[in-house]
Amino acid sequence: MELPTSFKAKYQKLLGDQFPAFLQSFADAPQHGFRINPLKSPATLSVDTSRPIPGLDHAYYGKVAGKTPEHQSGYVYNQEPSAMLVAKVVNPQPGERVLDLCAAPGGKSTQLAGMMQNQGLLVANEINRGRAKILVENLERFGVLNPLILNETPAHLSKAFPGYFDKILVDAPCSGEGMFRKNPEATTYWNPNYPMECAVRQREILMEAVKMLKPGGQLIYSTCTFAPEEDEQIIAWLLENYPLQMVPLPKQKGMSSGQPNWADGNENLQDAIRLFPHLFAGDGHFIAKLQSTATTTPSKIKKQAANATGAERKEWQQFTKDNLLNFPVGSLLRFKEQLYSFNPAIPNLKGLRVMRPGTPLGTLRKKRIEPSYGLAMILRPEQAQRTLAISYEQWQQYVHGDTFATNSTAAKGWTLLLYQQMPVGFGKVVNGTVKNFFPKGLRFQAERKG
Ligand SMILES: C[S@@+](CC[C@H](N)C(=O)[O-])C[C@H]1O[C@@H](n2cnc3c(N)ncnc32)[C@H](O)[C@@H]1O
Repeated sequence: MELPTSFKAKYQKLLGDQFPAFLQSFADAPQHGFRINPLKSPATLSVDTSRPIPGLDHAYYGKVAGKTPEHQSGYVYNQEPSAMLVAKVVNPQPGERVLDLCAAPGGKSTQLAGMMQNQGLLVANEINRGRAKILVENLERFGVLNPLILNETPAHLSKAFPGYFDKILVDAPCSGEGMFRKNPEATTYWNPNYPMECAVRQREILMEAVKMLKPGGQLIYSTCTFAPEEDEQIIAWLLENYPLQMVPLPKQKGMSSGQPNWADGNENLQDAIRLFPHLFAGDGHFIAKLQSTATTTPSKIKKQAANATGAERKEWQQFTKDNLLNFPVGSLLRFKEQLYSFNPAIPNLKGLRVMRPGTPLGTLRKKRIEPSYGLAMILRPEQAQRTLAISYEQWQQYVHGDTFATNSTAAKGWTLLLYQQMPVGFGKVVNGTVKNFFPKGLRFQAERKG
């Protein structure tokens, strides 16, 4: 890979005798990793778990192909190993209110949701509409219960959520130097001013993030760049301008400390983590954790009320009676033609660009409900009245959008399809055939089994 000359000169100066090893690491193949989803019901997975990533739960080196049952059904998520450490630093607890402010495509949001065990509130926001759609798909297949998924600017968001969150992750848009190995074309739009340009945007995002922290809440800032302008200098700026203090982060083998002398000399910057690819088996990353020392009581917000009509609630109750088992009804929200379950702690959604107010349960048709793919993704097999074990070939037909035959003794009605115990979606059994309800926008041609 051809690195820009001024990039090399900059890091030669900053890294001194470590520079040759740093430079050499750009010739190494990028590391791959994946996580197994702790939110899903037990199943036998065809994935290689022989190389666990040290210090992380459910995380392994390697890659799982996208067009496999494990991936489609949300049992696994591919993610670069260094990036997985960010959620570990966030350390969200079940029951907390957590914001992932720059969330797409959803690597960290899905990991945070797994750690929260579907208890509490996860708000995942992405400013870019196209990327927000991918975020929705990833959170949906991961089986996250009642996430609020937004497509907002940080400035607009901070008005809706003043002093609201226990934890806020800002996984900032950055110059991406740490990902050059994975994404070599990023070297072509790098220039010596690029880190400073990114830093301006990072400060704008953080200014809003700080407003949304509860007194005592924690702000986690991460980038995938080596640039001090976007790393230590941003944290130094935060410490100088806001009621925040550093939280020391324990370092595992291969992790480096933040560099005070790359910013204003504040010794507390050492509490941050730097990951250099020549010292750690992963790409370049920077992670810092700050705690709010503010004492002001946040202003009260108006909560979102359930808005499903009596008739809609009844239809849902009938649907659960006919098709589900031990599935709590919860708070219901009608949003366009969909019925959602949602977290009643969320603020009134009026005026916000909402991608998903919670978990989609089903589409309201004339006097009936068509269950959604999102519902299938949060169900455990024992919560469905009818399940059908399907073969790999039937799974291929299902994700391609085809109707397929089943034996004529299969019970009629909405059926949760299982491939090797993994719920993959709903089908409707009618006279020995399974009608396909796999979402049109997600259909794909899977490979033949070798
Ligand atoms: C590093 S990526 C996030 C990766 C994500 N956290 C994950 O783990 O999958 C940064 C994201 O910030 C978004 N972004 C860009 N400008 C932004 C802004 N002004 N405010 C908030 N987010 C922004 C980008 O669209 C991008 O999706």
